[in-house]
Amino acid sequence: MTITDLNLIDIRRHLHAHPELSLDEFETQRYLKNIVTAWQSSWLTIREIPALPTALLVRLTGKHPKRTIGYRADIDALPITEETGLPFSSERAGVMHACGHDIHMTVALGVLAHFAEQQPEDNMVFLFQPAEEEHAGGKQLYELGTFVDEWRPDEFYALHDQPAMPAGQIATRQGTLFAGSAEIHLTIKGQGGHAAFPHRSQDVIVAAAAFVMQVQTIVSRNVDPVHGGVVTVGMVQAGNIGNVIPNEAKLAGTIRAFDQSELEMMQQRVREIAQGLATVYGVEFDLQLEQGGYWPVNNDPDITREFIQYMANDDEIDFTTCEPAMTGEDFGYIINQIPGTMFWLGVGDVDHSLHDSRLSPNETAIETGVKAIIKYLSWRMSA
Ligand SMILES: CC(=O)N[C@@H](CCC[C@H](N)C(=O)O)C(=O)O
Repeated sequence: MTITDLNLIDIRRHLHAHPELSLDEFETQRYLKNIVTAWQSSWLTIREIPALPTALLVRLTGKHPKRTIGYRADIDALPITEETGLPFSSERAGVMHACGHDIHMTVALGVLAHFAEQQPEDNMVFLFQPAEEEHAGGKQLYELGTFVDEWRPDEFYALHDQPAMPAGQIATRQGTLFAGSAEIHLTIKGQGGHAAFPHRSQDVIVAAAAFVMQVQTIVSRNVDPVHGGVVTVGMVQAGNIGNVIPNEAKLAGTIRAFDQSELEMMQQRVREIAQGLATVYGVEFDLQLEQGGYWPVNNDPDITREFIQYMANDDEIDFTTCEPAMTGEDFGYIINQIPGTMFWLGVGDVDHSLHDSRLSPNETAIETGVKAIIKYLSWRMSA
């Protein structure tokens, strides 16, 4: 497919129909690589990372480079069964692009195609990043030394789609855009047995229920109410039948705060509650808390000021400033190392939030988003 033949809607629909979970994005990576490889652009270089084989980087050498601009799109999907009824619905049972990363990849390809055809002033590095939803692919890539020498951007940009905003609208803010987040993974083990003889068992379900309720007090009793925070347990698995006390319960969840030190305090409280409940219920708690993959997304003041000024003053761009959100993003880790700006791109599906099995972004946002980003980056590179 040449750049002129590029049909972004077809590409988005293909990506949407073929979602892959975090670290399993092999077909997605190959699909993106094949598209970019077919382009005849003498200033374009493709790079793969053997230690994280589903990552793809593309570098464009600028005409008169003053800096290297980074642009990142995440590529993984979620373990959700799609219920949109769209003709290009997920063909993979139980896996769905319910966070809009198909939109992110398509917009990034549109921007990349433009600069692959019209050589940019500055150097550019495009990152198609695996494992945003889980396993902090951004942090992994950073720690693998991916962003060094000519592959180190001076400034980094990324977007996230936002169904609550009109299609094509762009929004961001100075300071923190997204919360820091950390996953909770808990296995509770105890002596199972007959439901009629609970006194001869240690009931992991009662311990799990107590854990779910107790951790809610972290936000209400430990977090400064003015700051806010979230503790959500999104997965509880235990037992197969109503008259057996099982041996094991598994739980997973997420903790969120706008400040990294507050997030760490919340993790400590989860540890303390788990230790206390293990004693109270006489069961074993194996608690795994994720360490530092999803830092708060703190937008760089200077780059974000330029971004906001440009976007707000261009009559063809629908831009607004916004409040921070409790969504997490491993781009927060990257822009803690390399300054940058993250922003929302509205995809106009007010009835369905991110991670909803019925989420159906309005595809007109793709072209509008591509145009706005190309305009901003071209202006940025001319300055
Ligand atoms: C934008 C978005 O929805 N991001 C995810 C990131 C997940 C981070 C991590 N796996 C966690 O669960 O804490 C989100 O759930 O906000």
